[in-house]
Amino acid sequence: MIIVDRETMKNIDAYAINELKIPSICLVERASLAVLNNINLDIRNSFGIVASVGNNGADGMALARNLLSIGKKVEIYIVGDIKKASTDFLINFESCKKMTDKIFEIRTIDDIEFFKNNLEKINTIIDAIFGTGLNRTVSGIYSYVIEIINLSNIFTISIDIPSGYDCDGEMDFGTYVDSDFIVSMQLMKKGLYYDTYFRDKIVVEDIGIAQKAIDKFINI
Ligand SMILES: NC(=O)C1=CN([C@@H]2O[C@H](COP(=O)(O)OP(=O)(O)OC[C@H]3O[C@@H](n4cnc5c(N)ncnc54)[C@H](OP(=O)(O)O)[C@@H]3O)[C@@H](O)[C@H]2O)[C@@H](O)CC1
Ligand SMILES: [K+]
Repeated sequence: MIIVDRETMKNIDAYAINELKIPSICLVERASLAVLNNINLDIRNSFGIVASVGNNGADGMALARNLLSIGKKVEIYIVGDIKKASTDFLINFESCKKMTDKIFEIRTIDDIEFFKNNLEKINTIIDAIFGTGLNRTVSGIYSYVIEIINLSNIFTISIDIPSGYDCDGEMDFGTYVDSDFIVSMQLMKKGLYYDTYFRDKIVVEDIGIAQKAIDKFINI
């Protein structure tokens, strides 16, 4: 099994997109379907998608769109400034806005209270806040949201990496999502593999990043 650190994963992602011209929106779509295919849709019918506005959030918006398309109950909670959203986030966010009005921004303590109360009506949380882009301590509204997720005891699936957890397993960024299940994209992340708590809760899914991009940065 190939195990990568954060820098290597980001280099592979960038090479696939910028050099091999693999459209990043295709990778985002494959990532969303990788998560969808790991959800037992017979028992999971109501979802809280909790997303920030980078490409981890983009994966979350694509998943929200796919869940809405099959008629699942979906509520979307955005934590972060939509004005700073990535292109891939906005592409799927635009569709989600056409498919549901249950989209809420979490910015204030009142929003946190609203988020906490609304969680009582769903049975699955999708954690799409941070992935390999996490680069500093989790604070403020982000840490409140993660604490609410962890206190909720609702089954939580993290996209790529538990939000707040250091991809390399070296830094303590304050708080992170206590994921029940993690669907990690393309390659096993070093921090998760060497953490016995998370290692048995993770699946790694191919999302279409070419072997040529992986071989360029992995010396086997
Ligand atoms: N195209 C691709 O590469 C693909 C990526 N994929 C998916 O995207 C994920 C990587 O996406 P990403 O690089 O956009 O970063 P992400 O983890 O969404 O973070 C968002 C932003 O948050 C910020 N931030 C950081 N720390 C923070 C903090 N403590 N508190 C507050 N803000 C903080 C920081 O922005 P800054 O504030 O530094 O400008 C960061 O950019 C990857 O895990 C996978 O799921 C796959 O779909 C495959 C294709
Ligand atoms: K995540």
